[in-house]
Amino acid sequence: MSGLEYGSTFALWRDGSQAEWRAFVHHPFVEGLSDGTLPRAAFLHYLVQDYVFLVHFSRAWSLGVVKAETLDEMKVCAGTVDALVNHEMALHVETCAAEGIGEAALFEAPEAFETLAYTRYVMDAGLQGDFLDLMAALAPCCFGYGEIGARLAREAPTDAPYRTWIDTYNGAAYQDAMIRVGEMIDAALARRLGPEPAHAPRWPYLQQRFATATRLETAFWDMGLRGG
Ligand SMILES: Cc1ncc(CN)c(N)n1
Repeated sequence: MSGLEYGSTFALWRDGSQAEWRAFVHHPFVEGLSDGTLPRAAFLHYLVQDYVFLVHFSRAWSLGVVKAETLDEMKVCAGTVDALVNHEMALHVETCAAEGIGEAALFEAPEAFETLAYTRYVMDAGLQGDFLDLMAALAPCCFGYGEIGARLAREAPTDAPYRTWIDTYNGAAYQDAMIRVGEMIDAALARRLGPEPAHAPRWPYLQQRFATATRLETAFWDMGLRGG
């Protein structure tokens, strides 16, 4: 993927963190999802932690509503909270229910350090910084899974054991929402930093936030693999 599907800001951030990005989107956990070799225990361990992750991630997107400066920013942030809480997390609830893990148990699951580190890093980016800091920290999560879902949908066999996961992130609901997030982030940067945001003094700090969040994504996959 060129990256432009999700806007020009994401394409620049991704180009500025190439090594980190590759380690994230081509992680052995991802390749195991693709060819089906990922142990089921690792997948379930990851999925339970990912449910906890999404709870806190929804809080971070809610902070986006608080920090927004335009109605469009508010709408996209509020819409993303809805998509996370009422749609993406259904994948986790349904898959875990089939394995005998109920939603109450998911909500109460002890948090792995990697989950804690990643989600609180993102929250802190939004609390300490402004809307752009928050978006730079949220972006790898959004667009990384979009990119992974689209690639795995092409590469994985149709009867791959993790097809439901792949189809969730390649599905129109997720992909369209991420395109909308990408457009909103482009507009947010133009509004605050002008027409050439990459030349603004703040740019290296935003790039740094993006790179850190991308490394935290890789650590999250590592944690998943250890659970197998
Ligand atoms: C860790 C992580 N990163 C991203 C996503 C996609 N929302 C997710 N579910 N989990």
